[in-house]
Amino acid sequence: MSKEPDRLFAQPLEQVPDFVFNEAVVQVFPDMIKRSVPGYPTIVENLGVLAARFAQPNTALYDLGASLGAVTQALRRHVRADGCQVIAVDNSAAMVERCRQYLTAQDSMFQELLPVQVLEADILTLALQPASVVAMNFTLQFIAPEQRLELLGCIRQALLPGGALILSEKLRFEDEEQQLLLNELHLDFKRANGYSELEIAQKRSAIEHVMKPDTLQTHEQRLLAAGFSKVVPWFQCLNFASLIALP
Ligand SMILES: Nc1ncnc2c1ncn2[C@@H]1O[C@H](C[S@+](CC[C@H]([NH3+])C(=O)[O-])CC(=O)[O-])[C@@H](O)[C@H]1O
Ligand SMILES: O=C(O)C(=O)Cc1ccccc1
Repeated sequence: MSKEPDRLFAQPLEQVPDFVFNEAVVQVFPDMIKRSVPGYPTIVENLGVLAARFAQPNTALYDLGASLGAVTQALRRHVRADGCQVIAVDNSAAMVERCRQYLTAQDSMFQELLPVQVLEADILTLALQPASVVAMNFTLQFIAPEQRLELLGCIRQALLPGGALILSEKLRFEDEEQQLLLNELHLDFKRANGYSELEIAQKRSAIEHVMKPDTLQTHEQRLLAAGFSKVVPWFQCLNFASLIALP
């Protein structure tokens, strides 16, 4: 299981292709996400702690857009409720293959972890079992905007009373000055983590058509429209935030 430094955009590309979660990204993903998303390690670790409060016996805990299963691993470490199963879902074959390897490694290192199933599937067409926890850690932003409300509605229907959706996203801001400042500070975060101006610019071109952040207000209104009763932001670092949505 190679964990290489992210140099994917270090060399000048004649044309920057749209970002895809392929084998090349899988190889560098842990390094890429840590150096690109301020607060990521804090969010992942605390997602396990938060989930433990909402998890109920004999229910499913979903990690939608699981990538390499960082959130799944945190759920398995922190949740103690009897009879729960973690279901990690991703539609990238390369991610799913490596995710399964990481989880097998976790099994060999810890005892009494929750059972886990890793599905290679599109979260837009997956039928969800009754769930007490659904985590979407930086996944909704990759779903086409016009499909986001319907997906959240399906998640709301699957959530049991007392459960929660935990949704982490990059945010955009209506206020121009706030958008400019937080964007600049995010670029400073990337520079401080060793990314060059070229890497930053090429990555931006790669994700601009595939990753479409919403404002906090859009998230809140859409979650309420999807049938959630309450939205509680619990974390923000620069332009990255995480919300708890209660059914
Ligand atoms: N329709 C879809 N169906 C299933 N998976 C999808 C879909 N669209 C995108 N994905 C998957 O969603 C993941 C988004 S990364 C999540 C990080 C992880 N949660 C983490 O906490 O480490 C976020 C990022 O890279 O910024 C990728 O693995 C995609 O294949
Ligand atoms: O790199 C960025 O600018 C991001 O906003 C986050 C990100 C992290 C990993 C893959 C794609 C996007």
